[in-house]
Amino acid sequence: MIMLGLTGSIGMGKSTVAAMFRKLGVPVFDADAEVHRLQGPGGALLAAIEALHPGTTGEKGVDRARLGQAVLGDRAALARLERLIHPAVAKARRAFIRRHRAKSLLVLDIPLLFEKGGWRDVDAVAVVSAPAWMQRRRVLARPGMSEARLARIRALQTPDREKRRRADFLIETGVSRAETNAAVRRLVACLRARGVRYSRSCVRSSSIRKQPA
Ligand SMILES: CC(C)(COP(=O)(O)OP(=O)(O)OC[C@H]1O[C@@H](n2cnc3c(N)ncnc32)[C@H](O)[C@@H]1O)[C@@H](O)C(=O)NCCC(=O)NCCS
Ligand SMILES: Nc1ncnc2c1ncn2[C@@H]1O[C@H](COP(=O)(O)OP(=O)(O)OP(=O)(O)O)[C@@H](O)[C@H]1O
Repeated sequence: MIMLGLTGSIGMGKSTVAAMFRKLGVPVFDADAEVHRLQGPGGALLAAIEALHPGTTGEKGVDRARLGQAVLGDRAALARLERLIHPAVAKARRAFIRRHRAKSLLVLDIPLLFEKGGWRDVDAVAVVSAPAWMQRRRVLARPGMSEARLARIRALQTPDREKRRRADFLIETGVSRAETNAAVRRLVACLRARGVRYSRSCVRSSSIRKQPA
């Protein structure tokens, strides 16, 4: 079985690309969705989050805008929140892997794959990337997003340049969706055909060849 880590900075198109893998029948573990479940209505972590940041939870679960205000510019507060959330996400990930152990290919969609060391536990890493101006344009078009919020988030994430350098496969999203989709298809076909031992030979299957660092 090949465990492919899928990552990328904010707005690079990770969710869109994850959906492309899913459409090809590849089981995808979505770390962000797991966080949403844990923080959603009746979520397992609501009480603990409320204790850390009073007033950030309610009947509808966590008020993400509020919690984001409280933690995204405060590294110590974010670290405390992560210590609560990440072990719960890791547990769900292990259960997902067990559930799908008979599959030839699994994708683990993990935004903080490089930041938190998850890259060590996967067979290969695919990085979703687009030019910085396009990332900016996509992110600033989202409701509730501002230059300041984007700057705070970018400061917490491994730079795109480094992600690209460390990627085994690069999936470009600064092109048409059809082209990205074709690259995902080629990559999936190649990984399924070659298996974990020869997965590195699928480099040319992603949309562009890896640039030298
Ligand atoms: C702070 C929270 C409430 C903000 O929620 P909101 O819906 O406004 O933003 P969203 O989750 O879509 O994140 C926006 C961007 O910030 C990034 N981001 C979120 N948490 C972190 C983090 N701990 N470190 C670095 N980047 C982060 C995301 O990858 C994304 O690119 C939420 O992100 C959260 O609970 N984060 C802590 C859990 C976590 O680490 N999640 C990310 C990976 S699973
Ligand atoms: N070729 C492409 N591949 C992927 N996304 C594309 C492409 N062209 C345009 N887009 C658009 O770019 C946006 C990418 O958003 P998406 O939510 O997938 O990013 P993300 O990296 O998951 O973001 P975040 O980290 O903030 O959750 C979408 O609006 C998508 O329609």
